[in-house]
This record gives sequence, structure tokens and C-alpha cells, in this order.
Amino acid sequence: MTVNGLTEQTIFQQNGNTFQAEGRDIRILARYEEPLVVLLGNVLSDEECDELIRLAKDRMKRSKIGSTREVDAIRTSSGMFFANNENDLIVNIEKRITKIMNVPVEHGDGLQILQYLPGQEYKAHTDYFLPTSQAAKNNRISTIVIYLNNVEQGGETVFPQLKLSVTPQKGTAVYFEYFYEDDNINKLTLHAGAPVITGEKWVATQWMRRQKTK
Ligand SMILES: O=C(O)CCC(=O)C(=O)O
Ligand SMILES: [Fe+2]
Repeated sequence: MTVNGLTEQTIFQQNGNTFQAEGRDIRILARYEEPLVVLLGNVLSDEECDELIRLAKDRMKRSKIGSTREVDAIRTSSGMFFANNENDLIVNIEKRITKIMNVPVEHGDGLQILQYLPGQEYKAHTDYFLPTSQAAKNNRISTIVIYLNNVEQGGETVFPQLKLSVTPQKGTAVYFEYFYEDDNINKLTLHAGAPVITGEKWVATQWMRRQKTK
């Protein structure tokens, strides 16, 4: 059956222009319908963004990729993961993310903070694993990337197949999902973190999986 001319159901269930998540009014700023890519406003307060950066700062390591967790030129940022329920701030943000993504946080890979300096980037990739990978047994289904600061220049999240570019704005987020039966739709979620040109870029990423991770 098709709904509104779309071929498949989505995980994300929010419509209209605002919804509540843990006492916060999240704003739906724009959506690309299939694959679903939603731009969200007012996801984190300025104070929450600043606090996440402060807590992450001393724990950043060069980012790794894929199931082998190797350092690779595809991704030149630095990153760290918070543990589930690590502190009150993380508990609160995880609850809000769960409400937005409509998936329990136990299905998550842990909230990840990434930092990009000028010239650093995350080249085009999909967040799900190829069927040949061990990690595909409990594959990823959806992603939210929350921007923790305003980047002076560059650092957009780019979806080349959709010809869509999202500009980082402090407290806003881009959500997308790739759990469609039709794999051709999933492939369209290919995306990249464009090189930062001026300033720094800080994001918080949550990847969700089909089943519990713990
Ligand atoms: O930094 C970005 O804009 C994208 C981050 C990303 O693709 C990811 O964390 O999976
Ligand atoms: Fe990604």
C-alpha cells in the first residue's frame, strides 16, 4: 500500500511543525520524503551543546571507521563515545533522542561526539554496513547528527544523491533513516561531512540498530 504516494512506512512518526520530546519543543524545519531526511530545530539548548563539547574535549581520539575500527583517510575527524546513562545530561539527551528517533536507546551505538578542524572531513559513506560485514547482523537503521556549534565556513552534511546540503547550525539536527525494503532507497542516504574551511565543527551523532546492542 502507498501512503501519500510514498512506497514505504517510516520509523520516524512526527508530522506537522512541532512536537514534544522530554519537555522540549522540537521543530520540523524541512523534510525530504523518501528516503526520509528531516531537518530539526531546537533539539539541544546552547548550554547543552556547550556542555557536551566541554565533557568530550579531553577524550577525543582520531576517528575510526567500519566494523574493523581502523583509522582511515575517509574520516579525518576526532571523536569519542559517551557510555549509556553516563551522567544526567547524557540521560536526558538520550531520552530526547529516543523520542525523536522512535527507537529505544538500547538499540544505539552510544552518543558520539565528533570534532573537525579546518580541512577535516568525513567522505561520502552510508551508515549501514554491507551484507558481507559481520556488523550487518545487527545493522544500523537510522541516524541523527546534531550540530553543536555554528561553523564559520564549510562542514555541511551533504547528500550527493539527493543534491541536498545541510548547513550546521548550533542546536539543530539532521535525521535520516535507511531501513527500507527497497535497498535502492537506502542507498540514496549516502552522505558526507564536507571539509571545514574556517572554524571548527562539533557534532553529536547517534546511530540506531535493528536490535539491542546491549
Ligand atoms: O559530520 C557530519 O556532518 C556527518 C557525520 C556522519 O556522517 C556520521 O557521524 O555518520
Ligand atoms: Fe554518517
